[in-house]
Amino acid sequence: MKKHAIIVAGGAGTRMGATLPKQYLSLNGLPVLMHTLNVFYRGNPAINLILVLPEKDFDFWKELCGKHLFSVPHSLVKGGHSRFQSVKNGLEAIPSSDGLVAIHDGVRPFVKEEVIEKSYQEAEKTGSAITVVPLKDSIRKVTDDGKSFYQEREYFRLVQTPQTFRLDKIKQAFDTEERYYFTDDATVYEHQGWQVSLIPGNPENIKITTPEDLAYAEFLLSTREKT
Ligand SMILES: Nc1ccn([C@@H]2O[C@H](COP(=O)(O)OP(=O)(O)OP(=O)(O)O)[C@@H](O)[C@H]2O)c(=O)n1
Ligand SMILES: C[C@](O)(CO)[C@H](O)COP(=O)(O)O
Repeated sequence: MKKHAIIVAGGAGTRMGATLPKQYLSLNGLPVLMHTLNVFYRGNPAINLILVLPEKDFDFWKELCGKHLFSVPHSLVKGGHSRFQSVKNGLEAIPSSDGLVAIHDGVRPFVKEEVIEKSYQEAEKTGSAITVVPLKDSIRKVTDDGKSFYQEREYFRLVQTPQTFRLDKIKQAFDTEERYYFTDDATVYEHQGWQVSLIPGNPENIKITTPEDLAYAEFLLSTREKT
């Protein structure tokens, strides 16, 4: 089946508080987004890569590509006002409903090539593949009145991307009004009444969200270079 990937990077990065949106910040001399696109391309150069960016940044991105001699083939699609709208725009840019699509946060540059490949395999079999990792810390549920309660962590998972789907199903799922609980693509899919399949992600596949994450990302890259 034809494989597509939508890399969403249409956000403003407000929690990072930097002058540039976090997807363009430098990690070891290369913008975060280029690291992410490189992983997909290295894993399988035949994947049709669609990069979703704020439309106002298209020229800036092209300049960055020139500056870094970045030649991974990809097409640009304009972002929306929310992650949901950005993904929807990415899906509309794929004319066919046959095939598979991995939806991935541009700010998760540490996804492993084998995780991406396994997500396509699972989505081909069952319709969906959501990457998750188990919790390492204990968790507590806090309530509005200031109390907190033990929770059994075995019953919880942290949700990452890629979230990979059969195109016909995810296009149908996104043909709906946005809801407040659509925090990722799995929630949109299951709104149809369909169960998602979970597969193991890789724990270092963090979402770069705040300045500490960027520092940790630099550290991860430096340890990789030494091995
Ligand atoms: N309108 C939006 C909002 C988010 N995203 C993308 O969705 C991913 C996960 O979102 P998040 O980490 O929340 O990014 P931002 O929205 O940029 O961050 P913040 O909430 O701190 O502003 C990011 O790659 C982000 O660029 C997007 O494509 N379009
Ligand atoms: C899609 C996601 O990265 C899965 O963990 C996450 O839900 C995005 O959340 P955010 O509110 O955009 O940070």
